[in-house]
Amino acid sequence: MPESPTATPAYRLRSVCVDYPTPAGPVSGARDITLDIPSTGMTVLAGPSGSGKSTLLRVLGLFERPDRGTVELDGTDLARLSHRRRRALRRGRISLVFQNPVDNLLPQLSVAGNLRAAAESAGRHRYPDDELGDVLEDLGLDGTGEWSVTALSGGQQQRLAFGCALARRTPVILADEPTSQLDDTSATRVLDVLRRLADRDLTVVVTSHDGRLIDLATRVVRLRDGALHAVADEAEAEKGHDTV
Ligand SMILES: Nc1ncnc2c1ncn2[C@@H]1O[C@H](COP(=O)(O)OP(=O)(O)OP(=O)(O)O)[C@@H](O)[C@H]1O
Repeated sequence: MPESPTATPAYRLRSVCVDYPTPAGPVSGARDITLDIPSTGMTVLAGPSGSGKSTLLRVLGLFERPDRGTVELDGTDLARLSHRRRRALRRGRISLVFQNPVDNLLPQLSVAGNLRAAAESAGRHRYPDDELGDVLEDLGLDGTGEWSVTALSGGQQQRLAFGCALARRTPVILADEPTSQLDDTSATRVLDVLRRLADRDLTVVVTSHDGRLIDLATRVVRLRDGALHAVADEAEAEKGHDTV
């Protein structure tokens, strides 16, 4: 369910700028971004190549510190945190799914082993078998628990990557172009998983060019040249209105 505009956002970004040093001078990855990300539903960061989607996702994932501006996660100003506190916050609150399915998994472990390792990586030392079974069933991967992840198709691996995010039980799931390396059928099944995630009490933020994924969004954030171009919530998007 999309939340009311008055609900507390998960992320609050104010005048965020990221500059990349290059031999030819600084290149702007994010220009003066002021944006709230709702605590539930799915926010899609959309825009052409080089518009700053990955930069913004890295800021949200605490992998990139803005050069200027502030970012709050659940009311905590991230600039005030020590390196250790940032790492602990990332570990306990954020799961990240990369574009390339194999980058999300440990190839030496089985499907179940990957889910258990993911749970452990977020500090969950007990991951009950029935929960593991439920996650596999939810992902359409039941019966594959003992398989090597290398025996899964790219689409199955990507669904498992979202399963690992669920096993970590973090309130925030970030995904970078999760369907871009998949064929149509596999992408459709990943979209089904994302649709169900977006209905849970989770903050889901995804970068994508995929129109089908953008159609699932409760908030679409459009970027151009590192700057915010438009923000549309589900209700406005259906009416064709954009609001910044
Ligand atoms: N490490 C870096 N060093 C220098 N410039 C960078 C670096 N990372 C990104 N940029 C520049 O920052 C801008 C935004 O890049 P970013 O990767 O965030 O865009 P994007 O929308 O995710 O692109 P794509 O869809 O191609 O992945 C671009 O001009 C890019 O060239």
